[in-house]
Amino acid sequence: MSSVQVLLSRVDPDVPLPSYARPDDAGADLVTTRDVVLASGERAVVGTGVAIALPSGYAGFVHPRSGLAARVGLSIVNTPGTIDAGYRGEIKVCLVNLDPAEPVRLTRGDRIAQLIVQRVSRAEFVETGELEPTERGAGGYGSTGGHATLGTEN
Ligand SMILES: O=c1ccn([C@H]2C[C@H](O)[C@@H](COP(=O)(O)OP(=O)(O)OP(=O)(O)O)O2)c(=O)[nH]1
Ligand SMILES: [Mg+2]
Repeated sequence: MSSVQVLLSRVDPDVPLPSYARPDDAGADLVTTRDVVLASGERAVVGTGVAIALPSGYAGFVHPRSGLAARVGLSIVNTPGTIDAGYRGEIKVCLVNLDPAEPVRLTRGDRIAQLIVQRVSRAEFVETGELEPTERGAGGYGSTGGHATLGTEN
């Protein structure tokens, strides 16, 4: 896998740096700098203790961790969060407890999200009267079928 050097500054010197758990992992785990208890449906912005300087042409995307999502319902409100190359503040994560009943307890230093660094392009938007036709056309939002239904009856 290719890699890119990213300068990093610790806002909180006592928490671990973002790290990849396994070779070839796409996401580097981020930790919370504070203890937090989220009631069902509650959200909270937590710090990760790090600020980074991504090179121009890259962006960071803050994704949830699947294990926490499946086990306790922890997600991120604005998933994936976007870290712009020009951003120099602390990376923060807007966590949300999606469990319908139980609170989620997190302790300072827990890995709560993962940062994926990707190359990105800016679009040069060119206005035109008509867009070239395609097979999909304007079909979307389930136009190809296979979507679930509401309710408990089959
Ligand atoms: O999960 C996130 C999302 C964003 N940011 C930081 C980095 C990003 O570069 C900046 C702005 O994010 P975004 O553009 O998503 O937020 P906005 O509401 O549009 O704010 P702004 O008006 O500052 O762009 O906030 C985070 O630390 N964590
Ligand atoms: Mg913005």
